[in-house]
Amino acid sequence: MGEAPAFLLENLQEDDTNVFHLKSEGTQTATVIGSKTYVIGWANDKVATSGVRIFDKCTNEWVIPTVLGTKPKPFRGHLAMLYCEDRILVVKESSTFDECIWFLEQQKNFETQVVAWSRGVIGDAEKPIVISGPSGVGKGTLINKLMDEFPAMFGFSVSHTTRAPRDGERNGVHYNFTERSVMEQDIKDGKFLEFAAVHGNLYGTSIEAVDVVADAGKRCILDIDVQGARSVRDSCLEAIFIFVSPPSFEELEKRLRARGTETEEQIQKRLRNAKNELEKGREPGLFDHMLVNDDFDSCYMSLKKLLGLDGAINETPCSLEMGYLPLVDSASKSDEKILIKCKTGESEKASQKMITLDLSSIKGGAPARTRGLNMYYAEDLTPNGSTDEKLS
Ligand SMILES: Nc1ncnc2c1ncn2[C@@H]1O[C@H](COP(=O)(O)OP(=O)(O)OP(=O)(O)O)[C@@H](O)[C@H]1O
Ligand SMILES: Nc1nc2c(ncn2[C@@H]2O[C@H](COP(=O)(O)O)[C@@H](O)[C@H]2O)c(=O)[nH]1
Repeated sequence: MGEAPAFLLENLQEDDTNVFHLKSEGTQTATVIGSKTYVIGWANDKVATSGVRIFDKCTNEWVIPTVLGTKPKPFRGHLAMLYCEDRILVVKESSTFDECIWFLEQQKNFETQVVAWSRGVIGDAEKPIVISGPSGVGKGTLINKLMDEFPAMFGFSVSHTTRAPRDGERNGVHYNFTERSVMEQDIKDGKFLEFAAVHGNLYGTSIEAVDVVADAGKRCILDIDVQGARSVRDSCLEAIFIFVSPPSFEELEKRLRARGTETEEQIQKRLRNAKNELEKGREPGLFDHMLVNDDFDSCYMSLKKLLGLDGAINETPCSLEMGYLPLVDSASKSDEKILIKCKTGESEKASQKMITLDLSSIKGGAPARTRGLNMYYAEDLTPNGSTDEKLS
């Protein structure tokens, strides 16, 4: 908290929607959204280790916000601009393509100031997979088999839960086992993508659980109940939703009992909830795919088929774009396109001086990923120009 530093007062010009320059001192930039100025950067910044602080003109005070999502590693040299009224687009220079585009978004519905980072992903990276269905239907068994067969392709979103660990369950692997009071506080602080009370306990998917998998370049699998699936549907995380049903209610009960992990009372509770879940699973528009887990091998084949893996011989991990954005001179915005002017060396072609960042097809957003970005060399800087050349 305190007064705005001199550089801000000097450099805060009226926002120009088409052209922007580094309004910075050292490696910091200032972007105005309404009455708030978002200062991004780490230079000489002992206070905001997250790299973000906000000056509120109404209160004349500095605020260090709570920062959600995967944060970029501290960087030197970036452009920042307002994009779509409430997102700040940050272009990190001297950086690979998969690391250079970030968005900072204000998170509403919090009593305190909360912002969230979202990494820009070039192209349409594979969507996370949400698998739901009643307890005992075989979700975990299907997921384990998929992860065993394709270990480099899929990663499991490790949920938090307040239930006690079962024999053989490991903290941080099967679940993050936690106290209710701690989890409730984390939910209030906006750390969860979704959460629900299930069979008398609290379960939830933290933003970090999903980010860790994406950071490893893998496709995330979430094993969550129907309430959670609905919350994810309503969130910024674009996913594929799969519902798994049992061949019959009797078979579900048989499997739950045979697993031997619950008391009789807990089994009864899970079976009561199963009726409800089977009903809700049919809700129009919630699930993209329905599977019946009767014969396990057939169900597993159907799962692989809908994920496009039925003909797969070797696993291929999700690819990362390996281009490189050099030092940035300036940038301008035209519709959904950002034209980035780079400082190129003598060895580079003139056409590589201008890079177009196309945001017309972006999906998702903070605190998850912003997918669907496109980057390519702008037109050749010859007198006649030439066609665009894709970067990746
Ligand atoms: N197709 C199948 N036929 C027979 N048994 C099965 C089949 N699929 C899974 N099972 C068995 O059913 C039991 C429950 O499976 P699993 O633990 O995977 O269910 P789940 O849906 O993950 O349950 P929960 O939601 O409680 O975690 C396990 O003992 C598993 O081996
Ligand atoms: N909404 C959420 N539901 C979750 C999450 N993690 C697990 N689950 C669901 O809970 C039940 C019971 O699981 P169990 O391990 O106690 O048998 C099951 O349906 C899971 O799908 C979560 O993060 N969010």
